[in-house]
Amino acid sequence: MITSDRMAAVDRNAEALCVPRKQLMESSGNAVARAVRGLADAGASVTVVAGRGNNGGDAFVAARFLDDYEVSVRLLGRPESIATDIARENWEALRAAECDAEAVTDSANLDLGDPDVVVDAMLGTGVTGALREPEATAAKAVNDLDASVLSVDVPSGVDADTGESAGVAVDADRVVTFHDEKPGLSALDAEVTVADIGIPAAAERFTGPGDLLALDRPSQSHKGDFGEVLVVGGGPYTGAPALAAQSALRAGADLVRVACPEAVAREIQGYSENLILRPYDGERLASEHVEDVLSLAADHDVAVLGPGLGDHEETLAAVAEFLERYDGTAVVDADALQVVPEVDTEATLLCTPHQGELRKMGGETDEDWRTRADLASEFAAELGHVLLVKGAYDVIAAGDETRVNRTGNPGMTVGGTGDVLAGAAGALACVLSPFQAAAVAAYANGRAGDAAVEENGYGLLATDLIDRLPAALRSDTR
Ligand SMILES: NC(=O)C1=CN([C@@H]2O[C@H](COP(=O)(O)OP(=O)(O)OC[C@H]3O[C@@H](n4cnc5c(N)ncnc54)[C@H](O)[C@@H]3O)[C@@H](O)[C@H]2O)[C@H](O)CC1
Ligand SMILES: [K+]
Repeated sequence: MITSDRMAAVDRNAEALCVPRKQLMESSGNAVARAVRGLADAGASVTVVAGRGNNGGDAFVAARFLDDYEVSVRLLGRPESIATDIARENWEALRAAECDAEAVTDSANLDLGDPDVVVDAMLGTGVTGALREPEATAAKAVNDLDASVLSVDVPSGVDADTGESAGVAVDADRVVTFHDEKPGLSALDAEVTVADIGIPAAAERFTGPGDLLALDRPSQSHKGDFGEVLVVGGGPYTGAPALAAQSALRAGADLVRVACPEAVAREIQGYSENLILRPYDGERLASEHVEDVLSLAADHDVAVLGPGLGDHEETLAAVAEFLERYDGTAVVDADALQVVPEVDTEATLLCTPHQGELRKMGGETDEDWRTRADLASEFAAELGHVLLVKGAYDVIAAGDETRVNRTGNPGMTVGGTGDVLAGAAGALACVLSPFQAAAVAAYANGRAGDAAVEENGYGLLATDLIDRLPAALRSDTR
């Protein structure tokens, strides 16, 4: 099963893997034509009712493949209003070949004839809300025909994710959907087939620019919409929590605070005026601070636990106590990771070990990334948490999903890049699921590193990544 949002992400990832959408449209249209052949013999009459989006584009391709049928294509709206270049090019291909392809600009003039088959390609996954005109009238006209109704991807007017329709919808006999089943189609009273349209498995397995689409911000946004992060770090080290906190800001969090020992608070503050410090007594995290840190964490969307905390016995005991009592979402990194397998927690954890830390947690690793992915997946299921195992290929694993990230370069073995990743994951976990946040953080962190090396060559600093995170998180850049 795949949701519309994930489908859009995978589609974009496929494009980045050199399989452009127009090529997918060609396969989709071909699959629709094949389904028409299954419904009626050559020579039968077929009316295609097409909308102005890519759903219509699929049907224009199908019409081209049905030369041996009597095909009429009716476009709802003006050709200039076709929403994408690829759909328009396929419309123009029909016109250039002098097919019976006409635009209908007034739904009062819509005459679908009396075809054997009607192809419903008005709207697919791009639908929002109830069908507007002229689609609503056209949907009723389709339902009134005696023809077999074949819907492209999803019956027009039906939400592919929920199966619901906000108003009138096409009553399909058959649906040809693409790539994978859609949650909203299973409850329909129609025969659904899934067509393989040549999206490479890599478009799902590897992170890509499509994964960033989930971050697109609505124009009406308010302070706090993108989350507040608490970094719990510092003590023996001061740079790590400062890097994680600044990274969380650059990854889009609205507010980031750092809970740290009083002894190092001024030093951490000294790295940046953008940081807000919440110091507790002493030189390192210990049991007596857990109560206060817990109540502070409760006021944040996500905690990032670990950067620079060190591995003093007292600190690790405090980390364990924190996790046992915390029920929110936390990114766990560095020395705090070793505690995770021993604690019983209600919290949702995103653990970000490198391979050494993974072994310390009791997990296994392997030279081959495929084997590593399988091992990480098993271990994530065992832990009941999300794992981001860092390496040349990062593996992101939850119990039921695994993804692999290939961005990044050898320059990123420098100290501090892990803190940057943990901070970014914390910010992203405010707005995405922990699995998705881990995938996007790994992708963007590596992409930032790649951009830095491209500009300056090796000799990368962790701070170089932070500065490049905003650009690396933009979905509209390559
Ligand atoms: N990998 C893939 O998933 C592929 C999918 N293909 C096909 O593309 C469509 C989705 O195309 P898209 O252009 O995003 O959207 P639609 O064609 O569904 O419609 C967009 C169009 O409709 C207008 N609109 C939105 N809501 C309404 C409404 N309630 N009433 C009227 N009009 C509405 C909106 O303004 C847009 O202009 C997918 O389903 C597949 O069929 C690709 O061909 C191959 C890869
Ligand atoms: K449709």
